[in-house]
Amino acid sequence: MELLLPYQHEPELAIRQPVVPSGLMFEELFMTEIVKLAKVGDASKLRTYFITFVLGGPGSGKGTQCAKIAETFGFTHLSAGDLLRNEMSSDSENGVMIHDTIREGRIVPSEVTVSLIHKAIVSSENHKILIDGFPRSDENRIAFERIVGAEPDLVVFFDCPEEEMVKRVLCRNQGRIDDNIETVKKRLKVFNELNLPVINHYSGKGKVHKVNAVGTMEEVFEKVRPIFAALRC
Ligand SMILES: Nc1ncnc2c1ncn2[C@@H]1O[C@H](COP(=O)(O)OP(=O)(O)OP(=O)(O)O)[C@@H](O)[C@H]1O
Ligand SMILES: O=c1ccn([C@@H]2O[C@H](COP(=O)(O)O)[C@@H](O)[C@H]2O)c(=O)[nH]1
Ligand SMILES: [Mg+2]
Repeated sequence: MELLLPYQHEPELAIRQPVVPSGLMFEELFMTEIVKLAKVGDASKLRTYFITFVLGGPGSGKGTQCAKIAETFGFTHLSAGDLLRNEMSSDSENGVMIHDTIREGRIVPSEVTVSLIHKAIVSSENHKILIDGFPRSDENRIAFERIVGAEPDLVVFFDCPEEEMVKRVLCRNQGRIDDNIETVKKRLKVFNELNLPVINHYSGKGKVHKVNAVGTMEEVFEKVRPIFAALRC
């Protein structure tokens, strides 16, 4: 049984919230249902997504591990930071605002980020989605849940000491405007004050897998592997 909600922001999208009857398989119960329809009632175009949020402080290794998860377990990797950086470079009306916000280590307004993520999800051919570095705040989280109409199925949190995160960011050498000690300090503050509450929120719902991010990239991935190997999605 399912409940079709009215259109929210984008006319071509409708969101289906599952009303779960008893007797469903485990994976059916816990799969996020975001449904793309050509028009209301076109049940032939239903799509069901499995959404994982990948969180952790700056330099904790989210992007590195997402690349490995995507390759090994067939997920599509959507980095919120990369989506914003692409938008920044595309002459969009929000380009200057995004540039200044990233340089200051602050959080881009939710409607901008959620819109980019939402478009990327529904245009993905793959139903298994990793969202790297989002939500950054409770406000981001609430905007995602409202606009996309779904919660993540799983949250992976890379727990890393600050000293190690700072070292990794300053050694990254990819020319990012926020890879400098002043911005990293601001990003760590934003992470502690705004991002940790998101992790706590989903912990309370039993959705968070905390991974110790210390070790080589391969060692960390061996801690990640069983989480995804156990999924049936
Ligand atoms: N386990 C690890 N050990 C040492 N270096 C690592 C490890 N994982 C990632 N790195 C390196 O640390 C830097 C930051 O990693 P990565 O970009 O994956 O972090 P991130 O969490 O995505 O950071 P950001 O939030 O800033 O995008 C990169 O140069 C990466 O090669
Ligand atoms: O959801 C998001 C994700 C990112 N930002 C801004 O981008 C930078 C860099 O993000 P990374 O995930 O580390 O690549 C981040 O510090 C924010 O300024 C955002 O606002 N919202
Ligand atoms: Mg990253």
